[in-house]
Amino acid sequence: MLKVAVTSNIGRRWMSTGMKSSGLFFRQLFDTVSSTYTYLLGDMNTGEAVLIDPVLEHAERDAGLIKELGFKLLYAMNTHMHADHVTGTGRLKSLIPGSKSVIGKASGAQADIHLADRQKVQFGGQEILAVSTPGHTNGCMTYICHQQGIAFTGDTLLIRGCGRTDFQEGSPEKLYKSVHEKIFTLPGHYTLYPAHDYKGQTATSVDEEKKYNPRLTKTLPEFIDIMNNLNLPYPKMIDKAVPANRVCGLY
Ligand SMILES: N[C@@H](CCC(=O)N[C@@H](CSS)C(=O)NCC(=O)O)C(=O)O
Repeated sequence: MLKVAVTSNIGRRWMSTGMKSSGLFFRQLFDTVSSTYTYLLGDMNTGEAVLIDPVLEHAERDAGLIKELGFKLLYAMNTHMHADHVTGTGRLKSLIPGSKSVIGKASGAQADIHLADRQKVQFGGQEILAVSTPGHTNGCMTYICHQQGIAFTGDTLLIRGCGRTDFQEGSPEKLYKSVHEKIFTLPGHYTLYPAHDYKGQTATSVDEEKKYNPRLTKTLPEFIDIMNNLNLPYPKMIDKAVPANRVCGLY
């Protein structure tokens, strides 16, 4: 018995690091330049892993962590075609041979796997349900892990905010419908992880956003008015990021 336990701890290098319940390894990583969150999820029984929204400049960091912890990266996934940074998915494919790039079909971007609405992605005993949540862009997906009670909302829903809707097929009507019908209908205790935060916050919950989101608690006409008057400057990297992200960041 003792020998089995020792062998298993040596084989599983991720056992001593941060983790959530039910056999899922979870790590939130950050890019300070674009304020982007990248998420590493790993099945602790098989070691199979996925990475959500990697940033090109951190591909070596992410690949190093994955290798150090002994995970096998199956998929480098984008929630959508980003406009503010170049995706690391293409670079990760060459750093970790055998891994595949993933994005929503409606994004129009190149990738190994194009997800349709409600398509499932498996890694070990874990499952991600990809749900189409257009509005910030047409191809936006929210990745839901029902087993863990967590969802990765990309730029569709940010903490006390949401993705802008003034470029890349953005539509306030579509975003409002996506959030109310696909995210706010999840169980209230689900933890939500966005692709960005500009104030140092890391996560939220369905119940919190239903109660406190200053945009999405409004009526649709009020929401449209807010979104049409954000007057945000275009992301600094947009002219480089969008063409690069059409080809997995390998422009
Ligand atoms: N200043 C940043 C871009 C900030 C920005 O526009 N963020 C986007 C998500 S990345 S396209 C957004 O939707 N923001 C919503 C909001 O209310 O802030 C840069 O130059 O990169």
